[in-house]
Amino acid sequence: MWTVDEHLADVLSGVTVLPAIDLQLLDAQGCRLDEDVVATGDLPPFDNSSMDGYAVRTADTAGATGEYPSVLAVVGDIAAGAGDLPKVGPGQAARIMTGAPMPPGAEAVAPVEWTDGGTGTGHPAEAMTAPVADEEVRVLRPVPAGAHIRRRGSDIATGDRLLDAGTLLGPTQLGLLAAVGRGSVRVRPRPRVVVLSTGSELVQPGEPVGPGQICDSNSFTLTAAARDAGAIAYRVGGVPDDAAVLRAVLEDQLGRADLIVTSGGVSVGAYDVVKEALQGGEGSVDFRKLRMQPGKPQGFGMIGGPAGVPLLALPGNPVSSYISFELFVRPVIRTMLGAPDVHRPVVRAVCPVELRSPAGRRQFLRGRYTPDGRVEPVGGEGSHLVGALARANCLITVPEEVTALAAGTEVDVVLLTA
Ligand SMILES: Nc1nc2c(c(=O)[nH]1)N[C@H]1C(S)=C(S)[C@@H](COP(=O)(O)OP(=O)(O)OC[C@H]3O[C@@H](n4cnc5c(N)ncnc54)[C@H](O)[C@@H]3O)O[C@H]1N2
Ligand code: MOO
Repeated sequence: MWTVDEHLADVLSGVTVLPAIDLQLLDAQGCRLDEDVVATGDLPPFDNSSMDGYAVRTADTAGATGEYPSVLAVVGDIAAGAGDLPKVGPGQAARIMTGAPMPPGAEAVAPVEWTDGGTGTGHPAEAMTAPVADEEVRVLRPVPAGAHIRRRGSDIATGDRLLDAGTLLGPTQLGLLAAVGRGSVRVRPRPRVVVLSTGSELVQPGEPVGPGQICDSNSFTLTAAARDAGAIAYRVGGVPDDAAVLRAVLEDQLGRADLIVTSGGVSVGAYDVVKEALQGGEGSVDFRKLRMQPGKPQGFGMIGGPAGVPLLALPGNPVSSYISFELFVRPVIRTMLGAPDVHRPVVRAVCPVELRSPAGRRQFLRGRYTPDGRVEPVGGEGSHLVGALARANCLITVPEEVTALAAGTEVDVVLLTA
């Protein structure tokens, strides 16, 4: 029999981060950068206005008041995106919109509310209106030099290091890459994980359930868990207990997989098809028993030749397959991703009830952990208890050598939601 740690070490021994690829920005969401990103230009790329108003020369507005406004000739109208800019000379102003480039000669922007907006009333305007030919504008207060100008390079200067290799790309990092003109980036890709459940008793949820049949739930749990871990997961539900069919399905799936996960068919039953299909032959999947509960029977190996794809064959009981995923498959996905946190966090917590565990097996009980450092088991030990599993947010670990823990003992807790 293998210990949990020996099996995990064996599973991880050949796994490395996947080779980097270039992806379009939105395809790179959730991936980690595989390059340092350095700015090749300034941002903003040009001096521009942060307000809708008038670009002016400061000397022209010195001493301006509501009673004695500066009256300036409007020589142009600059919208955001304008390429042709009027020159602003003494006694002149240009209408300008937020984000539009500053015209030559102007030193500041008077927001429209500091002017009469060209209405000729001398009263503060509330908003820009349509431009009037040969317009004059009255500026009602002095405009300090540089007011309401967003300077070229004030956000990012050419040569700035923007993002380090290893950075996880979320919305704001992708926005930054777009802002500096990157259409694609070099990232560590998401592993492609094929999830396959076996069992002739399985029907797809939503289909009629006949005598002796049950709904395939493992392929949903495992596919969602693989996505949660950062993978692109493909669900192949309900392969019947027929070794030839299973081999054909695996052959078919190999081309799109960095990792294959199966559930069911690894025990000692007469129809344990995964074992039958993958034991011996050209594949080198090894079936073994682990000192743990649940999750005793496990398979692991490479299929599709020596440089093939790793395959983890998990037990069929729903709780067993999910816990096996968390302990063994998730770390493979996280390693392939190049993530710094390969394993789920483990914390200590006080359990107010007595716990029992079989000798020689590390037990993983479903539990509810609260941030005050307490944990309680939910449901019983049975590996079929999906109701309790869905209420759990952690696994309470009872070590191999321990058969009973008194109420109030501190235990290790694997957090599933962090
Ligand atoms: N004589 C023995 N019997 C069993 C042993 C043993 O050591 N000796 N080990 C038990 C343990 S522990 C486990 S775990 C299971 C593992 O069995 P398999 O991996 O072969 O899984 P199956 O027999 O195919 O299914 C077990 C159980 O889970 C249900 N199942 C399977 N797939 C799904 C699915 N996709 N969605 C929902 N439920 C699923 C299946 O109907 C069975 O009830 O073996 C024990 N037996
Ligand atoms: O190992 Mo089984 O996984 O105990 O139910």
